[in-house]
Amino acid sequence: MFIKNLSYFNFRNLIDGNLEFDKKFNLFLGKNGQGKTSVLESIYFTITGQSFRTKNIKDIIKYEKLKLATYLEYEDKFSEKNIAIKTISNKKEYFYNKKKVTYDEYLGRLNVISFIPEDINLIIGSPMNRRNFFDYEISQGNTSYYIHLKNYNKILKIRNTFFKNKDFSEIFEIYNQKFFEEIVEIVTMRYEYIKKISILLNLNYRKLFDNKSELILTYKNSFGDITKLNKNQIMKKLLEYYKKIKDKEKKYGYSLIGPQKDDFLFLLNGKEAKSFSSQGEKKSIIFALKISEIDMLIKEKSETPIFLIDDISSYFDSIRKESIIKYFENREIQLFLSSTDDLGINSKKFKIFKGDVNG
Ligand SMILES: Nc1ncnc2c1ncn2[C@@H]1O[C@H](COP(=O)(O)OP(=O)(O)OP(=O)(O)O)[C@@H](O)[C@H]1O
Repeated sequence: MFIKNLSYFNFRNLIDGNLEFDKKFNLFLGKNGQGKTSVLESIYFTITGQSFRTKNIKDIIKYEKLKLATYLEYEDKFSEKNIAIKTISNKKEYFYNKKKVTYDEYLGRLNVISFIPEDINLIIGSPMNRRNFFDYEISQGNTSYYIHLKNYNKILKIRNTFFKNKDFSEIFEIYNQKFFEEIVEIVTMRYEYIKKISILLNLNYRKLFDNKSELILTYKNSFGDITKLNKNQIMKKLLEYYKKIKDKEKKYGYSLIGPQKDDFLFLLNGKEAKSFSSQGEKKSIIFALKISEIDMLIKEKSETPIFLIDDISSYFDSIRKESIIKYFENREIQLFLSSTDDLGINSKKFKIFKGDVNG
């Protein structure tokens, strides 16, 4: 899968225009603040409907403007297609092959993985960073996960309202049942995903950075270890745990159980990366994670995702940059890089965009 071109209107500091891309290597070169990240962000936004920098849609609309639009043409293994997003009064409208669609119909048509400096928060940040990240990544390859998560979040909200109103009638029990069912679905899918990606992560980390280390990603759910349990056994364990916290939930007035309480841990050679790994190791862990996401998506969807690397120079020295580019030469993945420095001899392989994005 690859992007042929992208048009944008009122996107951050970019001058409205259209960019034609190379099927494989694209490099945005320029000084700080020129708009390199904004181009990567506009690609990411058009594919996902989200920004990798902000939750607030207003931030990405050009200063003093009220709406923005982006349009992207791509080719998958079957044919040429296009997707577009328009914003109207801070609400997004999604289009697939020029027909208006819902967000659920839009998501996952084209897949993208990004690697940006802020990704370090996946290790050093709060559990919410990791949950949001894995929720999004699992959803990209598995629509059923996305639907269960959406249902769960609705039920969680309603359940918390019951707590607030101290209403523990029969209807609460009906919601409770649905609540537990959704938890079992979500934790099972999270567990399966983490089990698979942890193997790839270790392989990729060794291949790319250090073949003597062992990197493990583990899933810590809110009610205990579910390794090797089937759905019925997970439900049993969940209900046992619920019995213990039932009164506490009523006392505190909100849900103390469920996927919103989970976390994911990176263990490098048996030690938690958050507290023990160096900055360089943390960056390498995240990079290996992103490569593993690509491998997972290819397995699940048999299509290659687009890969974006923002500010590659701030992450890696020239030797690592060299080995990363070599790695991508042997893979059929369209790559978009931004950098303040020339990539030396490797620059020749890239279609270079230099200052042509913001004049
Ligand atoms: N909504 C917006 N409208 C117009 N300009 C914006 C908007 N948001 C940010 N900017 C401007 O865009 C510039 C940032 O662009 P961007 O982050 O893409 O630069 P960059 O080339 O990636 O820089 P760096 O190398 O420092 O990361 C800043 O000068 C900022 O003031």
